[in-house]
Amino acid sequence: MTAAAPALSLRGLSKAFGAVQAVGDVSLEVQAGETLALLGPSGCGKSTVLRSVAGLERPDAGQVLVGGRDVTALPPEARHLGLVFQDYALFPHLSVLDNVAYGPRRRGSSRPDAAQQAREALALVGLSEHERRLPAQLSGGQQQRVALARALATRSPLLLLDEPLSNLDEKLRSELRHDLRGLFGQLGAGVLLVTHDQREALALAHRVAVMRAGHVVQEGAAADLFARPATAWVAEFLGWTNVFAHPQVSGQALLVPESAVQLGAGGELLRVLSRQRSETGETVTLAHPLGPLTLSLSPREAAAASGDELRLTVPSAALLQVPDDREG
Ligand SMILES: Nc1ncnc2c1ncn2[C@@H]1O[C@H](COP(=O)(O)OP(=O)(O)OP(=O)(O)O)[C@@H](O)[C@H]1O
Repeated sequence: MTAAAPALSLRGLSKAFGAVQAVGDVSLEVQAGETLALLGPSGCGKSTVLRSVAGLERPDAGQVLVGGRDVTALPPEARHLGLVFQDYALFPHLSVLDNVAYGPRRRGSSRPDAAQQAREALALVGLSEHERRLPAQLSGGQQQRVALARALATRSPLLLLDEPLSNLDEKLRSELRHDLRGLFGQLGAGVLLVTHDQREALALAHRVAVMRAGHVVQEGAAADLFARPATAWVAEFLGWTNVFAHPQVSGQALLVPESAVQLGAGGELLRVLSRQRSETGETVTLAHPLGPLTLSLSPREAAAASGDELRLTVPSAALLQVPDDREG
């Protein structure tokens, strides 16, 4: 591996299945030590990108470079990648240690060396004390950590994770999200993470690439992307509730950042369309000139704003104008 080479470079990757263009001309880079989340709705081509990097799909066009090495023509086993897929099939009859040591053994490490590499990987995921157990004697979250240790034991410059938390319940997911973030910070490897879960991407990744229908439609530092979606479709996909067709400019949309809305005195008097209690207070929808405007109110704000009408100001300077690409 060349010192300055990115952990992964994808150049012009394309892949069709019959008439379906699953991936069209995708180019991405993941630097060493960086986590990039590939985020998008079901069917947008995320897994096809990941599987092409892993060598499990053969792209129609484009190049895959891992640590500066062109692996496009290599079979999966020659790419030396760390993979964690949704169904993290562990060998049920092998101990945790042997499951993790299996990869290094297969690549020719001696038994003691493979065990050593496996122990280091298990220490990273916090499972050292369970190395003698069988997978069935672990919780779902612990099994997923074994799968992760197995990927780490490859010592690959690139880890590929496909929805690694999707089979876990919410509590475990949030625990592991936290653990993984710390873990990724300690690794020198690049991490490519595929997810359809916005929170997961925001929590785990330095950078996020949003995919739609086979293309990357926006890429950027995770927090920037969530704060400044480039289009109306991206905004809605990232969970923005107040996305309106521009009243004057056709083909454009206006995004209302909820943090910019000022409640109370001096504002415009708006009719309340609906109110609903939420975990954190209340969600109200108001008849705003742009369209139905939905806000989350804290219990204190909700108490101060009871009744059928509410005063608020949406400073026009805070509105974001973006192309409206929600159709098609
Ligand atoms: N082996 C295949 N044969 C035919 N079509 C496929 C195949 N694999 C994927 N596709 C199609 O390619 C498109 C992209 O699929 P892909 O699995 O990459 O999407 P995804 O974003 O990972 O979706 P999900 O989040 O549901 O896994 C979809 O339309 C899918 O139906």
